[in-house]
Amino acid sequence: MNVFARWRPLAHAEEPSGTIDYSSSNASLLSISINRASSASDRPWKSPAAFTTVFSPDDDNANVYNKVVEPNISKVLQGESSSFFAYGHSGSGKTHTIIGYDQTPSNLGLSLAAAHQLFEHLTILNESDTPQLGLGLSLFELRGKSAYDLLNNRVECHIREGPDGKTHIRGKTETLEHGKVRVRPIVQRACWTFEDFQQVLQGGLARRAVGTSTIHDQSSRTHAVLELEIVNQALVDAREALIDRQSELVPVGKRATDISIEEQSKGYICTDGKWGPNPNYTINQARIDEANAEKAKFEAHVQTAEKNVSNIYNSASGLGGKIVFVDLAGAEYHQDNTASTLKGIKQTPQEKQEGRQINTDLLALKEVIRAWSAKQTRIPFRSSPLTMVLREQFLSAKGSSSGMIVTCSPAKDQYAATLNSLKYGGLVGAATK
Ligand SMILES: Nc1ncnc2c1ncn2[C@@H]1O[C@H](COP(=O)(O)OP(=O)(O)OP(=O)(O)O)[C@@H](O)[C@H]1O
Repeated sequence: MNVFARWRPLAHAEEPSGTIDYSSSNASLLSISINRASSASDRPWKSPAAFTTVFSPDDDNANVYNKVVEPNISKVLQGESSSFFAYGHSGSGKTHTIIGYDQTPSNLGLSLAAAHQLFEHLTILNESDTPQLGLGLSLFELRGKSAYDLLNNRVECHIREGPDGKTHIRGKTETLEHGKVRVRPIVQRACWTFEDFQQVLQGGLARRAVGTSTIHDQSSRTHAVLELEIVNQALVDAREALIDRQSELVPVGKRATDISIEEQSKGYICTDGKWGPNPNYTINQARIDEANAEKAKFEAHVQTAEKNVSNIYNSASGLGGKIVFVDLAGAEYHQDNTASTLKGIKQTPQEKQEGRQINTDLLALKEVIRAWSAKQTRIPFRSSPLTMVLREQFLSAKGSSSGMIVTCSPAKDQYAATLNSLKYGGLVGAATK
C-alpha cells in the first residue's frame, strides 16, 4: 500500500496559533520531520521513510488525484479492485480530499474525479455494440457496530459473517405484500452518466450526519464508505434476482429450523437431570425431511441465481472493476482520547463508547493492512466491523493499487494530533514496503 501525506493550508482562524515546522526528505520513500517549534527546547520528530509523496498546501485535489488514484484507473477498467483511505484528525481535510467541497474540476474530491474519469472511458467503450456499462454506487456510514445505508434512507444494517465466510451487510427483514419477505443488502444504485452519479452521491451525502468540524460532529464519528463498481443492466438485474431468491429462502429456512427444534424438543425428555427419548412421543422424521427438502429446493434457486451473477461477471471485460474510498472517522479518538483536549470539549458517555469503537477500528485496520501486505494467511478481518466490511475489498485488491492519505493540519495547536497521524501513517507505510 502506498501511503501519502497531505498538508492542508492554515485556516484564517488558525493564524494566531501559528504553523508547525515541517519538511520531508528527498528520497524515493520520504520521511517527514515536524517540530512544534514553540520553545527552544522543542526537538523535531522524524518519521520512518514511509511516504510515497508528501503534498503541500498548494496541491489541489486534481494534483492529489493524478498521483494517487489516476495510475490505478486502467486496472479498475480491467476488472481489478483499488481502495483509498483518508486518515487524519477532525478538520484535517479528509472529506475535502475524498468528496470535495466544490465541484470545480481542480477541486473535485478523489471519488468524484475517479467517477468522472471512469465515465470518460465507459462512454468510449459504450460506443461499441456491447451492453452499456455504467457505475454502481454504494454509500454507507459505519458507526459503532452498524452500517447506515445513505442510499436507502439511512436504514441501519447489520454486519455479519455468513456461512460462506463472506461479510454480509443487511438491513432488517421487511415484510412485503402477500407475506413476501425481503432482506435488503446495502443498496447499489446504477448510474449511466456522470451527472446521474453526481446527483445520486449528493442525495446520499445529504443524509450523512454532518456538522462543522468539532469533535461533537457526527461526520467525524463515522467512517464513510463509497464503493464504485463497473456494472451493466444484466448484472444489476441478476443481483436483484439473487436478492429475491435469498429473501425467499429466509422463511423456508426458518420453518425447517423451527420444525426440527419442535420435533427434537417433543422427542426428548429430561428426567432426574438426564436427557433421553420421550416414551410418549415419536419424532416425526418425515415432517423434518419434508421441511429440509423444501429448504434445499430454495437453496438450489439461490445457487442458480449466484451462478448467473458470476456468469455475467465473466461475460464482459471490466465488469466488476471496483474502486472504494473510505473517509475514516476522526483519528483523534484513536489518539489516546486527545479528542477532548484537542477542542477542550467534554465527551458524553455515548461519545466515549463510540470513541472506543473508533479506536478499535483504526487499530484493527492497521493490523489488517500489515498482515495483508505481508501476505499472511491469517488476516484479522474479524477484529472490527470496519475490517469485516473491507474484507472482500482487501482480498481482491493488489497491494500496489491501494493507498492511504494521511491528512495533516499545519496549525501549531493541533501538533499532537498531527504527530499521531503521521506516526500511524509512518507505521502503515513502513509495514507495507
Ligand atoms: N487541502 C485543502 N485545501 C483547502 N482547504 C482545505 C484542505 N483540506 C481541508 N480544507 C478545509 O478545511 C476544513 C476542514 O476539512 P474537512 O471537513 O475535509 O476535514 P475532515 O478531516 O473531513 O473533518 P471531519 O473528520 O470533522 O469530517 C474544510 O473547510 C475544508 O474545505
